[in-house]
Amino acid sequence: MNVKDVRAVLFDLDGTLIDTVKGLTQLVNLMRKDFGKPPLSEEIVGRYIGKGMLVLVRRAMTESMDAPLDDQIYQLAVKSLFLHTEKGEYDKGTIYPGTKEVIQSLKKKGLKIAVVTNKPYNMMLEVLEQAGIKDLFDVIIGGDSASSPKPSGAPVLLACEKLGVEPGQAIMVGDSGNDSQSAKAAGVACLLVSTGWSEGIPLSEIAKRDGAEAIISTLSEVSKFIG
Ligand SMILES: O=C(O)COP(=O)(O)O
Repeated sequence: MNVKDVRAVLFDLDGTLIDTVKGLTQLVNLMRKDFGKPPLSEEIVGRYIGKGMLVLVRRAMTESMDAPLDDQIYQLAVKSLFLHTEKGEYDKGTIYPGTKEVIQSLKKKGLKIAVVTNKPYNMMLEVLEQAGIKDLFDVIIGGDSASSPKPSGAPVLLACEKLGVEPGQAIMVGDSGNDSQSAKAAGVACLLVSTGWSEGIPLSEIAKRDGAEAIISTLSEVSKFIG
């Protein structure tokens, strides 16, 4: 990749900009309580994060990555999770150290900045606002903003279109295979950061599979890859 040509950086949210596992675990456990189920640990819920809230509901109810769930129970569980979310009964997350500074320094270099998350749009706004970074982004794409969420290429392509850059001029930064697969499908380069969760799959495996540029341990390293 010719990093000198990068004009936009697209960031994933959960596990990349903000540590949100505490709040998501709280919501999952409030939902499970409504069904008389015992709480799950943050470690378990962390593995279930990545494909958006609807998949999180199914995984948390079945305690499995891909087991099916009876449709009637699924509908009730979705209702329960969204009710607790609307009531704001969750911790809004902790911004990773250096996140704001990295974004500000990229902006100073003239780069456009976007969030491309699988979190529902409204929930994402609350989380970004609480972290004090909402106004730093030129474009904000939620899990319900494009025709389909990550790992489809649609949200990454939509971000590029809204930013007015070609996919070859953008780089995605994320913590899971959903980010790298979405970037790859859209023709966008990708960096993987190891602060988050990757559905229990080692990042090295994901990076190899999707041809990611590199695995970085903190967001501060992003600048090294931009000319
Ligand atoms: O809500 C999720 O499951 C993941 O959200 P993310 O795309 O910001 O990682």
